[in-house]
Amino acid sequence: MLELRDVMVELGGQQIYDHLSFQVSRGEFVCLLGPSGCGKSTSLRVMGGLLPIAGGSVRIMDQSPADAWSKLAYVFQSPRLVSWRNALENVVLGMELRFGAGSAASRRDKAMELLSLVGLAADTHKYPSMLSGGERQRVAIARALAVDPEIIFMDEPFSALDPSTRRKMRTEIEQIWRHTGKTIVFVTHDVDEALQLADRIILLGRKPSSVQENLMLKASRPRDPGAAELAAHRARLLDTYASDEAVAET
Ligand SMILES: Nc1ncnc2c1ncn2[C@@H]1O[C@H](COP(=O)(O)OP(=O)(O)OP(=O)(O)O)[C@@H](O)[C@H]1O
Repeated sequence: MLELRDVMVELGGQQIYDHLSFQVSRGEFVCLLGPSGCGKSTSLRVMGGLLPIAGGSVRIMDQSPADAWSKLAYVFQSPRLVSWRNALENVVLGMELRFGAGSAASRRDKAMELLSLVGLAADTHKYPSMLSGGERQRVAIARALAVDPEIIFMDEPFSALDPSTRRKMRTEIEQIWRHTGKTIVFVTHDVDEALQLADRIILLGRKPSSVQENLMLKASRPRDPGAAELAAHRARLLDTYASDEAVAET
């Protein structure tokens, strides 16, 4: 469904990738993991057609990213809500921007349904300033789902939240993914987050980066972080990843 082949990107006179290639299948939950600055967020911009590539190719369901834009949605680290619209209106706004004019009533119905799905049925009238960080991020997730994308790109969506909210949000996004069957590409630098969420972890090395490891996770869900299989993966990932972080810092 999504393929990067030998992608090269130049930013500020630097090569970010060394022929970056990977694929994502329909319905997969893929986590992109790697040291700071290795190009995880950049790869989401490339897949969304927001950044030109200097070489290689990107295909999304046999289309260029520019042609496939209506199949994509983003959730960023910061929820980027419109402060003067309440939760419901923020979700509706996502649909208005994507689909233009149409039935206002059906959009409100869909927004209500999605806000219920993310646990905000009782908070639809609240403005962003009246919502907690986790609730605001839930609105952003509902807004992404509202445009019925094929693929959702998530760029460290929980990293600004406190640890207990982050844990809760991970469980919720896993449930939402199972419920909706969407394809998710999720950027994180948190090994445990990737181990909890991913069908597959794509580990990038330091810049200019390429795929260092493609790790399939077969452990059943919901995952027990203490499971022996995960513990073995954690130890190895931390080993590879930590040594890359150390090199990146020198
Ligand atoms: N507009 C830009 N101009 C110049 N360099 C840039 C620009 N945007 C990103 N970079 C550089 O590209 C590299 C990759 O950045 P990117 O944000 O994709 O990394 P990342 O892996 O997501 O990092 P982090 O985990 O710290 O968020 C970094 O070295 C960054 O400084």
